[in-house]
Amino acid sequence: MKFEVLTIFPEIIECYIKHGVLGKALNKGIVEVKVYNLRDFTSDKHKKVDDYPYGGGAGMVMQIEPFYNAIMHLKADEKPRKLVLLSPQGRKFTQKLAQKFMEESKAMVLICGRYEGIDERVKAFVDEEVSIGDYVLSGGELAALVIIDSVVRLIPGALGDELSAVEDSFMKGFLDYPHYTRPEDFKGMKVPEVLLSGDHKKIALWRKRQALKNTLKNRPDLLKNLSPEDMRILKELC
Ligand SMILES: Oc1ccccc1-c1ccno1
Repeated sequence: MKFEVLTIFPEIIECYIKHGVLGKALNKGIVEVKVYNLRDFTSDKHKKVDDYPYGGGAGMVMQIEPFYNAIMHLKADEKPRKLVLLSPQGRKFTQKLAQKFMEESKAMVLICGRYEGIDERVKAFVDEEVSIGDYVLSGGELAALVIIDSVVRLIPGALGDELSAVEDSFMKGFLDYPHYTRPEDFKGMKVPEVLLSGDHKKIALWRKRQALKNTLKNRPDLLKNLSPEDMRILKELC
């Protein structure tokens, strides 16, 4: 899978992708990330990317020309790609959308705006407008990294332990269970006995109960389409 990122701060993207799961996936050749500086697609000596808003108002607006020039440059190879604009006004990014992007797109262009927004006419050249949540960021770069990270984790072979991709919360429709590792007793805070029992059936049931308990407490909105067994466990918790 290939990601092409349009930004005025390439270093934000380049620094993050060297580490962790993304770094391993890049080294394995499972994913490719190319970052383009929008300033390289300007036509003035000052590499200007923003201007004052028509109609007045505070702040600056990013101009359409650098985005248009960059998008036309990418499209010159005539290869299919999904163009995604990161924006607070976009549709909400979820694990399901990450799965859809991974399954449907061989290449994605992630378009990062900054300042008070970008010229509305840029949207005529994109396929989707996506938000990672109900808050305002300084720019789209963090949102682009969230999308890259969550999509890459779903690519078969990207992770060392395939199971952790499947078990990641939200894929099953509820939050994750608690995790513990050594030491067994930290200042009197002990690991739950069941996890030391070696009884895998009991451990699986304990983890399911804990996951449902966490979900009921923090994200009851996720508790839809439960299996009859999960519903039975949930009813015991209520
Ligand atoms: O707040 C933003 C500013 C620029 C580009 C994207 C965002 C955003 C906020 C939430 N998801 O994306």
